[in-house]
Amino acid sequence: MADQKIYRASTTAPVNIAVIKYWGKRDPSLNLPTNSSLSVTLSQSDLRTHTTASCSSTFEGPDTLLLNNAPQSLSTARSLACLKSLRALRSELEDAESSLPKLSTYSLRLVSVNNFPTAAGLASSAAGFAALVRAIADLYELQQSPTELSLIARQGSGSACRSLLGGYVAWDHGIRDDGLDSHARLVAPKSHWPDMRALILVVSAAKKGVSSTTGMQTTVQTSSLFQTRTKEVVPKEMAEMEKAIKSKDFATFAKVTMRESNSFHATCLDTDPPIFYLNDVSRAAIKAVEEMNEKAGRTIAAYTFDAGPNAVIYYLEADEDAVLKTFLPILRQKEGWGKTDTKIDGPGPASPQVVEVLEEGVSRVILTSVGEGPISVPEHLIDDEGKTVDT
Ligand SMILES: Nc1ncnc2c1ncn2[C@@H]1O[C@H](COP(=O)(O)OP(=O)(O)OP(=O)(O)O)[C@@H](O)[C@H]1O
Ligand SMILES: C[C@@](O)(CCOP(=O)(O)OP(=O)(O)O)CC(=O)O
Repeated sequence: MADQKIYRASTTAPVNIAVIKYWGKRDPSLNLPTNSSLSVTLSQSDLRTHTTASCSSTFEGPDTLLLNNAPQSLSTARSLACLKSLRALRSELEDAESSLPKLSTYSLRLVSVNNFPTAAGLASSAAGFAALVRAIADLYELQQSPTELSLIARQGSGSACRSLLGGYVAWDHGIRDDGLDSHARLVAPKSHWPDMRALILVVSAAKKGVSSTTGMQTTVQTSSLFQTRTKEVVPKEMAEMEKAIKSKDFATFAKVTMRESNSFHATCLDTDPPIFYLNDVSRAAIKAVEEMNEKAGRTIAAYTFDAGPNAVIYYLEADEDAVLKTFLPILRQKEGWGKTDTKIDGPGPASPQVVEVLEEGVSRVILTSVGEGPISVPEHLIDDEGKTVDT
């Protein structure tokens, strides 16, 4: 009798927030970057994508993806590239071992849920494509390492390659035309520096104006600052950042993180037409962090911003009190403090203007920390009859 089994594998995957930003492609179709980048993988206890990949000879029609309960196209060049590479690896296994079920020939059904806003500058594409690749690789029982799989996730979304690993992760730009040397690399596992924390001030959970993909293309074409950033600034910052992480030197980590975010946003402003990702609320967050560092007499926190106004503030657990005493007094009423004692009092930011803008502009907070890479989970979003489970 023909194989009617429903094969399934599920994973969760993390978001990562870069401290050295990827911005610019040297090859847009393969998603090869103009510069290397480096990120901190964030804990899946707070932000995660949960994806189930399933296939069966009984599934009819094309591959499908249900994302947050809505059908999502898998016929984009990026998704097709990921699926093609994964199928090719499975097919190699099947050719080598004829008793294996021919999963590579079956239609795929994918169901995925992000526990945070999608396409709102919270790196959903990173967690999303990392989860998609990891779940299908598990379904196909591929033996490739996370670094090898990162080559595939990169084709879905550049930053996704860094979400295949936990801790502190670099993405080396590589020099080969085929991109085989453009993959994620572990700089240090979470266990090396586990006390890294991140406070995210969610400024806008709405879909952003200029997508990263479009924005970086325009920057490459029009910004003259971009050339210096790629050739001179980033290589130096990468070296300094790796050293800071290896020696757990937070002050240097923080200074490079802030300089890097500002260099990236300066390049956006130097783009024609200019791209504005930061807004008044972002600038108030920058001011609050600067005031806090000045008051502490050392650098205890670092801000960074991706392609949107949300602030990510990195700090060490030992300095949590100072960070909370700055932000809690004005953001106490907002959602997201979790188990934190929201009664903690403190002076808050010194400048009344900063207080007013943050109070009004921050919609919620996320308190999280450095975390692990994708985790295989037994909870499937597709049942053993191939039906989507209610989420
Ligand atoms: N769980 C998921 N599974 C598969 N694809 C996903 C998933 N989540 C997001 N995506 C893809 O990523 C796209 C959103 O990417 P986009 O870069 O616009 O936003 P973002 O990643 O949230 O923001 P940013 O990259 O600026 O941090 C979605 O439209 C979808 O195609
Ligand atoms: C500002 C960034 O977050 C840009 C991320 O860009 P994407 O990875 O979303 O771009 P595509 O490769 O076109 O999908 C910086 C970073 O994460 O390094």
